[in-house]
Parts: sequence; structure tokens; C-alpha cells
Amino acid sequence: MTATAIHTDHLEFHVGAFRLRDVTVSIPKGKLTAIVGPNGSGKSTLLKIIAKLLKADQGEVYVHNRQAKTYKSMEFAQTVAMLTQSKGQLPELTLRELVAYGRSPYKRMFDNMTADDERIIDWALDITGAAKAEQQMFHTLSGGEQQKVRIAMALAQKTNILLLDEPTTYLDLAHQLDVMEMLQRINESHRLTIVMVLHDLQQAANYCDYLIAMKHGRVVGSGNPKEMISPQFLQDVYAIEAKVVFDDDYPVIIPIRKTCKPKEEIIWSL
Ligand SMILES: Nc1ncnc2c1ncn2[C@@H]1O[C@H](COP(=O)(O)OP(=O)(O)OP(=O)(O)O)[C@@H](O)[C@H]1O
Repeated sequence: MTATAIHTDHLEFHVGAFRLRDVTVSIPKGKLTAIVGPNGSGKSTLLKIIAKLLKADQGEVYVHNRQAKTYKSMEFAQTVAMLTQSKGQLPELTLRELVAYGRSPYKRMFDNMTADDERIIDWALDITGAAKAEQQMFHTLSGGEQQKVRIAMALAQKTNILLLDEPTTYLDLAHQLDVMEMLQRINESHRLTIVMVLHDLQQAANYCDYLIAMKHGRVVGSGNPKEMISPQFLQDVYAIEAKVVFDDDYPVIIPIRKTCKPKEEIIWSL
């Protein structure tokens, strides 16, 4: 049986009109897990609660079989790294300076970088293919290049768990594959537990070992993505009629039409 890296137990959370309800999931250790579901279904909220960026109203999060709330903040930051969605200001730093921020959980104020820190920064720059441009300013990079450097910063945190909110959004197809293959390589070589919010179900099936599907703030399914993705799944979770054909074991999704409008969307379209 696969060990569990993260377990959430009956999480409840509300913000505005949105409610996360009774979220109980176990995320396997050392595997790639995708969280999928329609816009606004609570994927980012769940990831933020796991990362302790938000506090659940009820329920518990366990990280490596220990209540997340019992971790001191530095210890937690040495265990779980989270890359939020890339929005907002771009720092005016070189790639190397930005990636060095990943070492913050190991430093007190005014501590200098040690040889060990520099070695880890080199490794993170190298594994993400960013080393050759390490003196370039971050804000001058393309969106795809920036995303790889942001992942390098999270890797420099040297945690066993990496949470990524939509790591491939805004990237062209080639950069999406680059990022997914890089995450797969890192997962295989370092046995990192990687959990990511994804919108592309085919990527989830091609690269991930485990899938968690959310809808209206609830977990509505979890398991092996290749077994889960079916016309019925697309109907139930996304309210779309679609064909699913298999090419070499991998599902190819052909959307046909939306089958009904959930109540929430009728309000949005007024
Ligand atoms: N501060 C807030 N105030 C009010 N509502 C909020 C706030 N933060 C989040 N929400 C609402 O919570 C719901 C869930 O948001 P969340 O970002 O978790 O969804 P998501 O599944 O990640 O969506 P997407 O796929 O669009 O990124 C959304 O309807 C959002 O509008």
C-alpha cells in the first residue's frame, strides 16, 4: 500500500458565498497528484489550506501523519513548498537572486548563504534549465521561462512536498510539456510528493499517478486518472458531453457540447 504524504480530514471552510465541504482526501507520498475540477470549485482553496495559507473552519490537515498545525513555521516551510498562481508584480532580481529566496526557511535574518545553500541553488537552477541565464533579470524572461524559475525557487526550498497551483496555465504547448516532463523527472529522481492544480485532464492522465476531482467545494472522486476519465466523469464533473478515446492507454477527450447549466452559472450569465 502507498504511504500517505498529506491527509485532510473533514475540512470545512467558507469565504463569501463559497463553501468547502467535508473534504477528506489522502494524497500519496512520492507521487504526482492532480487536483481538477471546474472554475471556482475550490481547488486553489484546498491547496492553500494544505499549505497553511488559509485556515480551515473545521477539520484537520495531516502532513506526514502529523497535524499540520503542530509544525513550527520554519519547520513547515522546510517540509512543504507552495507555488501560487503567478499574478501581480515581477521582482527586479536576477534568476539566481530569486531562486536564493527559496533558502529563506533555513536562514535567520542577515545570515549569509553557505556553500551548501549555493550548491542547492545551483542544483535548482540546473534541474529547471535556468542555470545558463542565472544573471538575467527575472522580469525580462518570457512567461514560460519565468514559470520554470519560480519552480526552481520552490525546489531550492528543499522540501519533500511541492504544491503547485496551475503550473502550466498561460504556457504554450511546448512549454507546458517542458514543465510537466521536468516535474515528472524531479518526482522520479527525488521521490518528491508533487500536488498540482491542473485544468488539462489529458496532462493529468499522462503525467499524474493520482487524481482528485472537485465540484462545488466537494471532492467528487479520486483515484487513478486513466481509470477515472470517462464520458460519465466529464458529464458529472463538468456537465459536458464528450467522447473519450484511448490512444496507447492515454485518454483523448473530444468535447461535444455542454449538457446543462448549473444554477451558479445561470446567475453569472445574467
Ligand atoms: N476572498 C474571497 N472572497 C469571496 N470569495 C472568494 C474569495 N476567495 C475565493 N473566493 C471564491 O471561492 C471559490 C473557490 O475559489 P478557488 O480559487 O479555490 O477555485 P478554483 O477551483 O481554484 O478555481 P479556478 O479553476 O477558477 O482557479 C470561488 O468561487 C471564488 O470566487
